[in-house]
Amino acid sequence: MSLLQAREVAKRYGGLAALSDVDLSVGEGEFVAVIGPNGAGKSTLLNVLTGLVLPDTGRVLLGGWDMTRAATHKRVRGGLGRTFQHGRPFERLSVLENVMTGAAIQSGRSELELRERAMAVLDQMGLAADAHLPIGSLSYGHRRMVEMCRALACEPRVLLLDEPAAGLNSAEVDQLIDRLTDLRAKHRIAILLIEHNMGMVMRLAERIIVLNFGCKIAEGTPSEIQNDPAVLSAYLGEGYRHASV
Ligand SMILES: Nc1ncnc2c1ncn2[C@@H]1O[C@H](COP(=O)(O)OP(=O)(O)OP(=O)(O)O)[C@@H](O)[C@H]1O
Repeated sequence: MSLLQAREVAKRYGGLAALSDVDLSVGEGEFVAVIGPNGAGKSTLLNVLTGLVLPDTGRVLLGGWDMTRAATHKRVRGGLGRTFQHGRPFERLSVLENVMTGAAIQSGRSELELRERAMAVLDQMGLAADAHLPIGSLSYGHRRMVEMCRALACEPRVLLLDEPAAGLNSAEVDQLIDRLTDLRAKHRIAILLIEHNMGMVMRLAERIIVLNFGCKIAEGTPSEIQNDPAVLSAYLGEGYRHASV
């Protein structure tokens, strides 16, 4: 059954169709990636799902709840977590305090409970040793992992990741892949990933949706996508098929 759904979502900016009747579905525990060239509409789709952008037409649903016009914080409380391409942590707070702000979105918790929840997430993501460091002292790659912890502390049913590998070196990307693999093995959390790092997408995604000029041009398993002529021509390039076999 579908947990997160977009149905015929369309969004225009003046004469530009950023999204044209796009359908998307993420099942319980499923790992889905959205790929496509710059300007294809990936971030717009994510913003429609999280409520930062309202669609002109179409609907978005979470577990059957029509949240198309719902405020972002209600979606988060309903189980939608996200990270941002350019996340902005609270610079004056420690790593732990930053993650606690995520846990605080679910109301009615004491400070002790927030702290315990945040520590559990940091531990799970291998960052417990950094808990009391000021966030400003961390490397860029570490900061991005903390942002993911903050999203996880909201206890999402679906986690939306906006280009989590951008700016990471290859060792950090490998570490990120390991952490996400581990996270799913232990918690079966559903993940929707937007990413340009094709190595990461092909290793993690069970299903891939390809956007181009706001339209869905393909959907399938990683091997189907890597051999789809429309995807090779619009995004991956003919060389990709040969490089990846
Ligand atoms: N607020 C806005 N006002 C006007 N045009 C916008 C706005 N937001 C996005 N667009 C346009 O909509 C189209 C889709 O943009 P979007 O950011 O969703 O693409 P993307 O696939 O996420 O690209 P990238 O991979 O570069 O992040 C682009 O042509 C973009 O310039």
